[in-house]
Amino acid sequence: MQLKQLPRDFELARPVLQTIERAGYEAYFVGGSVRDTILGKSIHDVDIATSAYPDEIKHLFKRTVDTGIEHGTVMILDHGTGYETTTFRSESTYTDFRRPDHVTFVRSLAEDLKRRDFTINALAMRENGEVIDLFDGLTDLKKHHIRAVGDPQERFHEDALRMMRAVRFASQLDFDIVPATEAAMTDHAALLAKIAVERTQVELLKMLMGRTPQRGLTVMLSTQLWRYCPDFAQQETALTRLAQVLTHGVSSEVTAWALLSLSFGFDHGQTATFLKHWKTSNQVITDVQAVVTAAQILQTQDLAAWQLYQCGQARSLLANEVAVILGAPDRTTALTQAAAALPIHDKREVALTGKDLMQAGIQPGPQLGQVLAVLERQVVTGQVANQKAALLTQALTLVNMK
Ligand SMILES: Nc1ccn([C@@H]2O[C@H](COP(=O)(O)OP(=O)(O)OP(=O)(O)O)[C@@H](O)[C@H]2O)c(=O)n1
Ligand SMILES: [Mg+2]
Repeated sequence: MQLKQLPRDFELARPVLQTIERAGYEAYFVGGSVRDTILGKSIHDVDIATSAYPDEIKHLFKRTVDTGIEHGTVMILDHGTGYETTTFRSESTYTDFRRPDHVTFVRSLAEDLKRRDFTINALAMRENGEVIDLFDGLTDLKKHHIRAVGDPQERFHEDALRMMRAVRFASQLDFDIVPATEAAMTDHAALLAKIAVERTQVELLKMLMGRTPQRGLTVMLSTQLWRYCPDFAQQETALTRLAQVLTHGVSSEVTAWALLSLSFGFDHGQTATFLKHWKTSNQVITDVQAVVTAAQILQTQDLAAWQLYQCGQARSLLANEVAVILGAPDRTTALTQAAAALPIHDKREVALTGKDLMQAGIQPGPQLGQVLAVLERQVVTGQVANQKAALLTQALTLVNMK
């Protein structure tokens, strides 16, 4: 196959490949960018594979960065763009099921391609657009098949993360995993427990945000991969239900986690524990907790002003997304209107400060904070106008009542 019109990112990278080739080495575009270009999708980064060794690459280019030199990867900087350039490798023993014990650099493209995960990811392309297809990846792309390169048992034994990658590509591309590859995933599912949770997380999220997460979840269930994901063990029923209702990808990481947490019936504390096991950031934990709380309410009713204010408009829309997936009516319009109608959106917008209260003779201390908190809530719920005079009167009433 010969691609005539190359996307701009490839055109820009051509001189880099040409430089390597002029020095007598081979260089190819490889990986997802080749796959996605043939599928007519946009690409996000261009990876290069070469017969040149890292030191040889560093001699050829003025500006390089050792991004993963022990694995043979050097980043070539060219006109403000970085190109990850990796020496052809044949990876041998993998005693830990995740990283080869050592990498062996080789000069042969075929050696490099045959240790890659799936045929659709084992395509290489010359700088002139000629596609090298040693494993019938083009046929699999056409048939929408995910097939391990060579012996699937070996591929998953080498790197157990590839099972989650299969699940992720099934969802992103809306492709079928071929039976022999899926069978090998079932055989090796337990090895997923050996993989760093951060890496599994990336694939899980890409799967849930992909085109057909239903497919991904269905394969996770049939191959038993779900059992080896943190805190999924008791959730077969919930996951089975999700595999039925999740007809399109979720819009964000926070939505994905909130959907899982709510489906699993986790409370505030359990949600935090769950996300800690998956090693998400604290910001994600806070956001997911707020979204779960709001989504729970949205399953049966609109958010009250105070609930909406606390959640914030952006997160309340994510909560609506979660509730809709779980069968609730879409409340986007009501939420947007209600958010626009809130008298304030942030504590700092309250038209009376602690300083104002002290000037009015209220002593600093816990009571002052309590008064401000009550005023904030009363402003949000419309019980008092957000005007200094009105708030001051209200504050004094509150204090005198105590
Ligand atoms: N566990 C892995 C990870 C990657 N690869 C190979 O390395 C390439 C690049 O990996 P990566 O960027 O992680 O995935 P992509 O297929 O490029 O997908 P994406 O578009 O999401 O980057 C893959 O295409 C595949 O050939 C592999 O064989 N086994
Ligand atoms: Mg990639």
